[in-house]
Amino acid sequence: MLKKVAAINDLSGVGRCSLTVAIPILSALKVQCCPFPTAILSSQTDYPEFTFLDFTKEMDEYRNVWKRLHIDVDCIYSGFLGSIEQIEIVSNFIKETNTSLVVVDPVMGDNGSLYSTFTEEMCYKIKDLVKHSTLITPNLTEACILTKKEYHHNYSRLELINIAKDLSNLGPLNVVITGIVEGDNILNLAYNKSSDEAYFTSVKYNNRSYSGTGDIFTSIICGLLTNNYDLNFAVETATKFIYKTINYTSQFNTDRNDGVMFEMFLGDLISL
Ligand SMILES: Nc1ncnc2c1ncn2[C@@H]1O[C@H](COP(=O)(O)OP(=O)(O)O)[C@@H](O)[C@H]1O
Ligand SMILES: Cc1ncc(COP(=O)(O)O)c(C=O)c1O
Repeated sequence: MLKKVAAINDLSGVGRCSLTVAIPILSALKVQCCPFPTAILSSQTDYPEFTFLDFTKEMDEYRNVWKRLHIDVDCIYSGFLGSIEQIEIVSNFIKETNTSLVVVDPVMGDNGSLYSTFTEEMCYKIKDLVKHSTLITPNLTEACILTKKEYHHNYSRLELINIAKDLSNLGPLNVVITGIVEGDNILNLAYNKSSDEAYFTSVKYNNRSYSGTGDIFTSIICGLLTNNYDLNFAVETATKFIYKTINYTSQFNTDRNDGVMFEMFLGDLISL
């Protein structure tokens, strides 16, 4: 039997992010992705134009039907959440589900600031989700917001490990901080609270940012952990996969909003 992941995120028609990447990546990693949409968009929100259908009103009933159908999931994976109400629905889903893996990508901001849709109250509520998770994957901005640290890229590796420890003290057993720039490289830091082990991955950084790389990253980690792979292997695999897709995509003159051509490399994940 394949394991099931409830993937709570928006569905954007174009932009290769959120559910549009989570579904194929989890499938390639041989877990069943059960999408739990939060909103439906024509195009992700960085495009000059997009439609936005908020799914909040449907979410409680969607969950109730799963309960009546006795759908048991092996992992809950949540990404971008657009309102206090959505955060509360996801918190309740986590609290009433008996699953050993809860992956929360605390999507709140980037490049040192909160996204414009994000309020202080939402940050506070996100902490409740983090508290009940087993793994979080904040970028450095989100890691600093959650630990009330100043955002900059001059933290030493030891200081970064201490930030990861502070995050694990908020609740999760595993913390992965993404998008840390160190000289010409981009790092990810994986920290496991029970072993007190920290692990860095590092690849060359070409200074380019594409839509959805954080979603691809967390989807790979989520799929691998659901199938009982080790955290460090999962972070290494996700780092190398994105590096490869970015190098491939950068050869073409594409819009960053279109995301990366991960479809070309899904075979790497299928063969794991
Ligand atoms: N230009 C790049 N070169 C290599 N890896 C990258 C690049 N951009 C992103 N990544 C990889 O994708 C991961 C997630 O990207 P990041 O921008 O931190 O996500 P988010 O969208 O959550 O802010 C990074 O930690 C890194 O491993
Ligand atoms: C609705 C929406 N817009 C935009 C994005 C792209 O965000 P970024 O460019 O920071 O990856 C995402 C990513 O999940 C999204 O869900």
